Amino acid sequence: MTMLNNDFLALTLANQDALVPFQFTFPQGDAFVEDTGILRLEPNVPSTVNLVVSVGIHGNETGPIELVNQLVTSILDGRVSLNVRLLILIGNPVAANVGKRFCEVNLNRLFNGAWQQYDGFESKRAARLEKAIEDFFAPVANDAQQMKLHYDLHTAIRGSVHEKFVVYPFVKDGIYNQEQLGFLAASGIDAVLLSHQPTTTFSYYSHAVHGAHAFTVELGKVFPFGENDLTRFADLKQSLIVLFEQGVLAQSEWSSMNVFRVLDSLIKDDDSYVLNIADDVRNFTQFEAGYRLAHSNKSDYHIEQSGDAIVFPNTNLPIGQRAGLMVRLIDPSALKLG
Ligand SMILES: O=C(O)CCC(=O)N[C@@H](CCC(=O)O)C(=O)O
Ligand SMILES: [Zn+2]
Repeated sequence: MTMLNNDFLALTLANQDALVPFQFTFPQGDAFVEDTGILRLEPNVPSTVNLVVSVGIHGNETGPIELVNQLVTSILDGRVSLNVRLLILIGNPVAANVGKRFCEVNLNRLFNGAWQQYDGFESKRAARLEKAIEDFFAPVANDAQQMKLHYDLHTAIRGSVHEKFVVYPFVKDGIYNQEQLGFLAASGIDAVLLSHQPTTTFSYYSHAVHGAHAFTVELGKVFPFGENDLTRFADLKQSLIVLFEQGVLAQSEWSSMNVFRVLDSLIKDDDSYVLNIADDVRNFTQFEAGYRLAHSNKSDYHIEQSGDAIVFPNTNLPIGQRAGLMVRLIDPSALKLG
């Protein structure tokens, strides 16, 4: 097997279910295609940075897939030099081929072992992706000098008041990493959501199981392949290139980002569950105290404090799943930083 035109995306989409592993060299090191959508790049020089970039965990979120594929091609062609260990993951090629968020089960609810409760290929894929990350971090697992990073790139179903934002997975000690916040600000991120509880998302898995600095990174709205304006990702592209080439996290003043605390997860608890919002309501839309935002035959949700806002509203999902996050703007100077 070979990779035509150094096009990892084309190879992945043409072999959506599986791929016999193979390896080759590129100008700065060795490349290992470990399975479909799983590419490990090991530079010839020693590095203390171990970076995972995942895209397409939701198959229809094509902008980040195109961005990262371009970067991979640039590395393999020798136009961008690579001096850090890098694992690239294209999460759900089967769903990407049919332009869907997922086929059977939402892949980004299956991590941290949650895949064990489901059948089907997305469950197998979650296990395979966890293993890819475990293998990648294994050589540096017990070395405190080694930095472990995972940026899981997505685009959102709705428009957003803050176009680019991250979900900072729940951190047990409540200490947030200043260097990561600075990197996110330099990458054009407008807002940060501090998770209030453990989840079964990919970024939470990397943080909780491997101690990585890990984030779900939302880069704008979903568009089909070929319809993304990649110039909108210019800041992130630039800071990733600096990280690839110099092993350095670009920095900007992070306190200019809007920092939100997650208050609650709205859970679809019944088929009768309704969100009282229009279809075009954007992420981070705020409500007045007392507004009846959600209800079902089993529950009612009223806004607690004026200004509380909704992110990821969606009721087109199975009972028991998250129908949105309620968030509240906080003063960034109140954060405990490490
Ligand atoms: O726009 C939406 O409703 C969903 C966009 C998306 O896929 N978001 C991620 C966030 C994961 C996290 O909370 O860390 C998801 O829902 O999986
Ligand atoms: Zn997504």
